[in-house]
Amino acid sequence: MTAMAQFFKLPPEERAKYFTTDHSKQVKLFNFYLKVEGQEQKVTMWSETFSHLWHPLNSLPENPPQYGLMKTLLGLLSQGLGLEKDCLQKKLDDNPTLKAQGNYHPPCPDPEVTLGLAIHTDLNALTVLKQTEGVTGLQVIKDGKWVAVDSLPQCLCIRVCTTAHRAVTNKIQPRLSLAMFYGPNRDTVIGPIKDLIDEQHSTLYRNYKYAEFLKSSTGKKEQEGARRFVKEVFELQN
Ligand SMILES: O=C(O)CCC(=O)C(=O)O
Ligand SMILES: [Fe+2]
Repeated sequence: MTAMAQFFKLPPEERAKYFTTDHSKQVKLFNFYLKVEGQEQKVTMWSETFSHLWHPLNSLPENPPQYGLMKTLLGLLSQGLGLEKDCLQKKLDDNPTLKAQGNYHPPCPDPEVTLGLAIHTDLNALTVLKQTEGVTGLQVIKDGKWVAVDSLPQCLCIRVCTTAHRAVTNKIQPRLSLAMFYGPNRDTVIGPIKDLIDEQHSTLYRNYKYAEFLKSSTGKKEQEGARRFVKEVFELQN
């Protein structure tokens, strides 16, 4: 978090060395934008994003235990679903996609007319997010309403990828969020875990490769707010 905060304090010309619109790059500074229907120009979000890879879990030490956070979370999620503790970890273990993403939101003169990040769901499996302490910006939808996820001292926000969220700006304080994304590799087949399917819980989506999911999520037919809500593409017509 400290390194990312210092990165965004570098002079713009130094940060600009990393600026790219080529999303295949592994280290990149870029802007998210919104494509509004009927409007030619894209609307840039009130933020700058810096993204790079982080280290595979298998190569990290067992101690201190903070290194094992993702493993612990996947274990708890597996157990919560009534599965073996290592079930999700095993599914995601093979060369997972690991990305760190810093989103810097400068103070905004008119927060009502823009967003730090538009509504989306993440494209990975699990996200661990740290926000600048005391500066609220992240919001999730609860009961049809946007609710702020407060940034409490020493707290991390844990999200599963299907949670719709956005980031709002404020007039006074700059804000940084650091998201650690953990996802499958491009060839991993996404599909229901067999032990969770029964007569009451049937299969709703066809199996698909993670690469297919990424491709459909960046398709051209994007509409405002619709980007990244792509799982309908894989829905089974029963
Ligand atoms: O700034 C935030 O809190 C949201 C970050 C986020 O959603 C993301 O990086 O995907
Ligand atoms: Fe996100």
